[in-house]
Amino acid sequence: MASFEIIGGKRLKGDIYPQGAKNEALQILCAVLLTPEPVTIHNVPDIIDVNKLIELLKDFGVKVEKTGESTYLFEAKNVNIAFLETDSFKKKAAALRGSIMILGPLLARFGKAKMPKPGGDKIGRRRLDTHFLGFEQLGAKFSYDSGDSFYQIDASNLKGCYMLLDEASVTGTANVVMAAVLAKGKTTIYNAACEPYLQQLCSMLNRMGAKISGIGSNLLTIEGVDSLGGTAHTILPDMIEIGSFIGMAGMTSSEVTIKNCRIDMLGIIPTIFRRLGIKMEFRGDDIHIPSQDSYEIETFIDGSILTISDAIWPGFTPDLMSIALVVATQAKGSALIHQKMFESRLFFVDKLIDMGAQIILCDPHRATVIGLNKQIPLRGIQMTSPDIRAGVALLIAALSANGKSTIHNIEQIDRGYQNIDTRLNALGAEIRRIS
Ligand SMILES: CC(=O)N[C@H]1[C@@H](OP(=O)(O)OP(=O)(O)OC[C@H]2O[C@@H](n3ccc(=O)[nH]c3=O)[C@H](O)[C@@H]2O)O[C@H](CO)[C@@H](O)[C@@H]1O
Ligand SMILES: C=C(OP(=O)(O)O)C(=O)O
Repeated sequence: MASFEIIGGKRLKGDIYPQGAKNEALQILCAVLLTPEPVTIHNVPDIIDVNKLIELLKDFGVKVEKTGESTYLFEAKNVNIAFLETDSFKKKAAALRGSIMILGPLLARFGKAKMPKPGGDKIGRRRLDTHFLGFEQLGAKFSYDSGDSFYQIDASNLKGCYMLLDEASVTGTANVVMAAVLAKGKTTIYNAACEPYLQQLCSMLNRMGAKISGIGSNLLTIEGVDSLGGTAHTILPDMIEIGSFIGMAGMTSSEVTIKNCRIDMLGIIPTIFRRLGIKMEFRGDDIHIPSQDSYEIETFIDGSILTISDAIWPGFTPDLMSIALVVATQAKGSALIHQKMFESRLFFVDKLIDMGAQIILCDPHRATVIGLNKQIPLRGIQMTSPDIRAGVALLIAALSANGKSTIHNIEQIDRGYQNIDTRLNALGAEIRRIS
């Protein structure tokens, strides 16, 4: 288990480039299974989850060639579907959440697929009903073997239909869309998730020959086609990383410019950090955050305490709630952080409380933060990262804290943030990786 040792209290300065988006990459990589033709993907982040998925594709016989620093060429001409039956598949597919999205493409192209219970963060119950209910409506047969925790789906012929998704699940929508593009006839998906990741996936599929309309809305219409061809695709900058850097700059009183952000795709993210008091300036497609000795949380118009809650897109992404919470700890004012979508994502606040933050955990979903207005700095402690975003929130807290902090289990951070220590050290941070 590797750790970070952080000497906090330093102001950072300089430019930082966001990596390609983890959660988009996971969808896009799965989509290469939909065609025997070559697919080029640019801006692929070099992170544990993505690298594990690339390995899994190779295991299925997909030809993978790294043709540039962050560019890969994939060719799923000879897919070895028998790999599904191996112990190696069970082990590797269970190691990350994103692998679940190979189901839709395998079902569409080869008529069957299976999946062990997928990995990912332990942040509360993470059900998969949307995926399988969607496949069933397209005509697939679903079975679950509780003995070895395998989900199995089979279909010789998928048929388009109207469906109202059980919930607007991000990976669930991606899976059903990827199954429906090669189904016979028209599929209408209502209550579809519409995150930028999905917009990107649908646009890519259309370039491959799919016929998807309604992209960016919660009503997608898909006219099935017989086959898809190759394409090239560029992954967006990671909006969660961008939000994390905005929060980090505010919390550490640093002057940071986040380069090439695709601000048009960030939705409400900048607005939420502005409401927490962080000043920022859009300079073309860069976000410049000036050094701020203090920042003040807005109240609602009626004077009541600001509530920040997550919601499906275009609401505030749950993946930035831990960052918003940590930012609030050093603000002037108070905020209620209401994590609606996950059940166990707020428990990491114990560590922040140990560092000196004033937080009342009201229940598993809500925490009230009383900001310290940078009058009392957090103090460095030893802690363990419970999940990817809490891990980065703790890293930000440690960067702002007095003294030395140690964060254990940083594999959780590495699965989603590329060389985060090196990139932040280039801005003046002092983070040492201990393996
Ligand atoms: C690999 C990947 O892409 N992971 C992301 C994906 O996970 P994933 O696709 O697994 O998450 P889902 O969108 O399925 O659901 C997330 C949580 O929200 C709940 N829910 C969802 C929709 C809804 O209308 N109501 C509701 O309560 C679900 O029950 C679940 O607890 O989307 C999540 C939600 O943005 C992100 O946190 C994850 O980082
Ligand atoms: C929860 C996340 O990832 P995963 O779905 O892979 O667990 C995340 O990216 O914040």
